[in-house]
Amino acid sequence: MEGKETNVQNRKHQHKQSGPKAERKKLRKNLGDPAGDDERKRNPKAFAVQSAVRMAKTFHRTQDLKTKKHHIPRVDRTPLQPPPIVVVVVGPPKVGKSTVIRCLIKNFTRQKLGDICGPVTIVSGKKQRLTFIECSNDINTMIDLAKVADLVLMLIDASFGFEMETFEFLNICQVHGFPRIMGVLTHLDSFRNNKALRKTKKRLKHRFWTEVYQGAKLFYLSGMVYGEYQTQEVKNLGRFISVMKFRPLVWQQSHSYVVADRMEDLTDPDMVRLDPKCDRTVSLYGYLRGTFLKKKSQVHIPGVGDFEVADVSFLPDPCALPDGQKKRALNEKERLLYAPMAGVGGIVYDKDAVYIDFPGGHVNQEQEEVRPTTEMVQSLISTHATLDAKMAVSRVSLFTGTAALIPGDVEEENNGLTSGLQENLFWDPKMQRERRKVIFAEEEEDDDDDDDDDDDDYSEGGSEDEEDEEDDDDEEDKESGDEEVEQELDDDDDDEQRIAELKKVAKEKPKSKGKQGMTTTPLLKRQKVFEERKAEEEPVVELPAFADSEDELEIGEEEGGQECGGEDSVEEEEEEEEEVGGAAAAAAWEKCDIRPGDSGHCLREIRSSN
Ligand SMILES: Nc1nc2c(ncn2[C@@H]2O[C@H](COP(=O)(O)OP(=O)(O)OP(=O)(O)O)[C@@H](O)[C@H]2O)c(=O)[nH]1
Repeated sequence: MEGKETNVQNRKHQHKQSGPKAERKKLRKNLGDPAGDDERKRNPKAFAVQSAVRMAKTFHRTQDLKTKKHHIPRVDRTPLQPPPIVVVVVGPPKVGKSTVIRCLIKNFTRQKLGDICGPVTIVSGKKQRLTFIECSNDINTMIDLAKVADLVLMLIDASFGFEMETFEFLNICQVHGFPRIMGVLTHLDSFRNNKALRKTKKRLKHRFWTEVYQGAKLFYLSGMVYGEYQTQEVKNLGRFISVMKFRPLVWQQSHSYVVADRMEDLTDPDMVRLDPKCDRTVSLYGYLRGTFLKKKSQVHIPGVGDFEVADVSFLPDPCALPDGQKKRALNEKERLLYAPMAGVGGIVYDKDAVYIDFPGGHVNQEQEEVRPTTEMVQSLISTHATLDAKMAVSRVSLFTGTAALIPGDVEEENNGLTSGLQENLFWDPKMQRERRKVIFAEEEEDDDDDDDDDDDDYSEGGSEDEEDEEDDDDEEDKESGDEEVEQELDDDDDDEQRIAELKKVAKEKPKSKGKQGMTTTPLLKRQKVFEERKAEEEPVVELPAFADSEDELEIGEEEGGQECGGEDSVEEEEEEEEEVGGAAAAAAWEKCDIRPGDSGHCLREIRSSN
């Protein structure tokens, strides 16, 4: 049986000796293959230059794309076995940072991690390790992490929009030379209809591109299943991270630095007991990056100060890459996870000791039964929110019956970091915290454009849009009606009738404000209500009377005509998005690697190095 199989495999291809195909082949051979060899000769018209202008345009475009990919050559000093890539996960509170890290860790190592505490290092591939760090909503943490980040996963709550934290981090990044930045949209499941979802995705994508660079990668995490993001989406995200190429940043290459993932206090406990403020001896563990670190060199520990290194020593790699040349994918044993601050593993081997981690639960239990005198200390220990956080959510009303003052109102103007942006404070009843929404001057215009696109699509009856429109409920129709009104009002018209209407609306305004000023807005509708509130602030915007006027329809049509080119580009973008979503796509993206923004980054880097 086996012999037969091998015979079948080894049998040569038999060329046909007879029949019409064989005869044609013979004839072609004799005539010297006039057709197959050179298609251009056989059908010269098909390959002729149809338009010189068009050809010139195509040529220029190709050259443009090629030059965009060129970078200033730079020496890559990373060793053959590089340290793990630092992936910093940034975003406003409760956006899903821990969940994303947890899902990515599960995707790469098949292990589940509870709390994300400190840096988590994993072996993600045959030659690659990743260190995930969650960036809390604190400016100092942001500054520290922006210095060491290789890749930033920027999480954005799509149901709410951009928050101030995102822009604070982006501004800090600019100082140190931009790391690679990838946007991730979460909370997309809170959109009930497709049209609103599509519009939000588009708006956020364009804003993200404006802030980072045109074509920056934006990932969509469309919803959660049992408290985790969808496996396929996480897989794609992981794949994109692992095929990503990193350009060495000047700041990082010219400094030696250690992202400490473990810390031990080696001071004699007796000394600490006698003098709690005595000088301590602390050993920090982590991968050394950048250049060499010498003994006795000066180091800066963020938040602590400048110190001299007493000793530097090599330790066995706690999260080693697989040995030798591996041809196949990693097996389960090789997918290591190292997170000492999260207490993974329990036992940690050191140069001169072995540490066993006990869960702290039993210690607390003992203390809970202690006398009431320790109650105050207990309450301090068990406090979950910091004083800053508590202050941020506190409100003060100066006089009875007046509106409460929010701390953000006072601090807002002092914030120099994001001076170009306006922020609006929202009280989120679901999350019980203040949210700082970013307001863009052009956003309203953009929205109008989007509306035009959608309206045009609808009138043209594009198949995809038609399907989506069917899903839309009456409520949405109302919304689009409101948006039309906003559009119309952008136009400066001195029509007397309008002025009369304006006056009417101005009289009615206080009533509507009373209704919409409520802070307890359902989460799903926050975006919409926000737009409505914005509309309120401008008296001209509140003109429902013109929704059906003929002028407006004409304007709409004209704009629709102008937008034709724009539509094409939108389609292109949508195609781009569709490409994202598979291993092959990830590889292709890596090859393309168009980073127009990088040229800007280089400049920044050069400037910073100077
Ligand atoms: N519906 C929905 N819920 C989400 C999504 N992403 C995160 N959540 C929920 O939001 C909550 C907060 O998620 P976390 O991962 O803890 O967010 P975080 O950013 O780490 O929060 P902090 O560490 O407090 O800043 C969790 O209950 C998640 O289940 C999403 O895309 N859709």
